[in-house]
Amino acid sequence: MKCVEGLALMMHYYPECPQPELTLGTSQHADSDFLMVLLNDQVSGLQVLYQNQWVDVPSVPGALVINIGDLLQLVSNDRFISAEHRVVVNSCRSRVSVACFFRSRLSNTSGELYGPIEELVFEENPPKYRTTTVKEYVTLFNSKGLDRTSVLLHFRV
Ligand SMILES: O=C(O)CCC(=O)C(=O)O
Ligand SMILES: [Fe+2]
Repeated sequence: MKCVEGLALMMHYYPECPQPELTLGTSQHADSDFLMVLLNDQVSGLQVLYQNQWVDVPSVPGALVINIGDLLQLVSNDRFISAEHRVVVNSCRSRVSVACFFRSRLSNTSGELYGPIEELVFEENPPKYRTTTVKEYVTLFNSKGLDRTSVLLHFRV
């Protein structure tokens, strides 16, 4: 499916903040890719939204965090649900993380179409999303900004 041909790398530096309750490192969002692999240092800060509560993701030395992104939710027809997450800052320690986003290449001019995969769609479980291209999806994601609403809603049928 060429889902993971493209790799985007993002490196984050979150400086320590004397009043962490007044700010956020990264505000709430789900990633706009298929899968994200995250490496971070010993300083925790990543939180995942679980049953309407923010839960700390512990920082385990040598471990990688794997995040399901919106596009995997779309092609799996909600079999996999993307993780809403955010990053809080620390009052005395800075934090570094490296996020690797896997998705098809944005420069792919063939405009590969992605929609719920056939094997997961049947009469009692019809497609929940229309097809889209990664380019269309990411363009909408980037233009919308992190406003706490899911881009997936625009593709719901
Ligand atoms: O820094 C982190 O732990 C997460 C960063 C993140 O969510 C992102 O780059 O999309
Ligand atoms: Fe993210």
